[in-house]
Amino acid sequence: MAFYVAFRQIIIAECDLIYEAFDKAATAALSLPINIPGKSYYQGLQTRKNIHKILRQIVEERKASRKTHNDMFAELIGNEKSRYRLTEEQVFNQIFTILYSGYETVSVTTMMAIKYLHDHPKALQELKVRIFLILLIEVILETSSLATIVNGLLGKITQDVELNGFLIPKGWRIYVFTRELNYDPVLYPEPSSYIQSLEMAGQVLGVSQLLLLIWSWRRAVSWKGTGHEFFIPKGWRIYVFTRDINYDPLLYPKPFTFNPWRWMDKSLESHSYCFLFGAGGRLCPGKELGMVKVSTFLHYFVTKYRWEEVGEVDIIKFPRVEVPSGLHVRVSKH
Ligand code: HEM
Repeated sequence: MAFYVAFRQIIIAECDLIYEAFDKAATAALSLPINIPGKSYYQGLQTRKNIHKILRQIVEERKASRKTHNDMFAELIGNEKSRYRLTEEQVFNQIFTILYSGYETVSVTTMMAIKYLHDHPKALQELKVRIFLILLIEVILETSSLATIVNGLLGKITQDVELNGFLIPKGWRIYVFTRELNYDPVLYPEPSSYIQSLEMAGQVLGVSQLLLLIWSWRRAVSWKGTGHEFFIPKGWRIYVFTRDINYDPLLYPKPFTFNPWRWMDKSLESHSYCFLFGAGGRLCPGKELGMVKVSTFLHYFVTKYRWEEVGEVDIIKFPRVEVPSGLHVRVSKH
């Protein structure tokens, strides 16, 4: 459903052509970049090529038919006079980005909200009786935080940054991991410490040193930290694990308890540590649209139906939130 809603804003007529191909690419997006046949990353790149092929075919068919299309794709492809004209490759990449960003975030948030509301009848009851839109937004924010729908943010270091004794060199691409690595109390006895998280990164980077042997023709840079020195090859993309932002009990008391009421404190959403929709210049441009989509579905679903879960629900949260065998619910009308 989320895919069709997202897709119809972009390419109205040819929705079905692309759906199946796209789903495979979304799965590959968070895989290890091992580009050999059989691996998810490889399959993802192949799928991307296929999608580009389909988009090219759509362009040809549209040109041949001379029919006007009132959608984003037509706007991007057809705007020949604009000085911001993009190449075909850039247009396809834009389409892919918007679809990818706006599809899984919305569908997984919706699914997890249904799950949490099912497990917390008090919140569900209040959602039905209270001024609807207000608690809905809070349910969505709490769901995004508790399930950590987007678990980190990509960035590029524009100047050398020193963080608690660690130097992150200019030019590095980093992934700021905004959720917990896992719940292991041995790794994270005091979850709100930056230093522990960075030392954790040090352990991961230690493993990278071994891999460095394979990649050693590239120039290495040095990672200096308190008591650590690691060599990282130029051009590597790395994860920097910062602290467990969403699950830090100092920032969000009882972080593992579904508590949409905490978001009634409106200042929480604008705190510098709230990364649910990213931050700064790269803040999610689809935030409001995403909220509207999830709220519209939840509004109708909660007011018109009741539901109960069927069977076991096995939720995986790393590297992405998913329920491999599906969240099965039996739905009946109120
Ligand atoms: C509940 C729904 C959503 C959530 C939780 C969400 C979350 C996020 C987050 C955390 C980022 C920042 C990623 C980073 O910095 O690496 C982001 C970026 C982005 N989002 Fe969303 N998003 C949602 C819905 C949408 C929708 C509906 C669209 C578009 C139709 C969208 C389009 C984008 C785009 C294009 C970016 C990249 C912005 C940039 O890098 O400049 N998102 N989103």
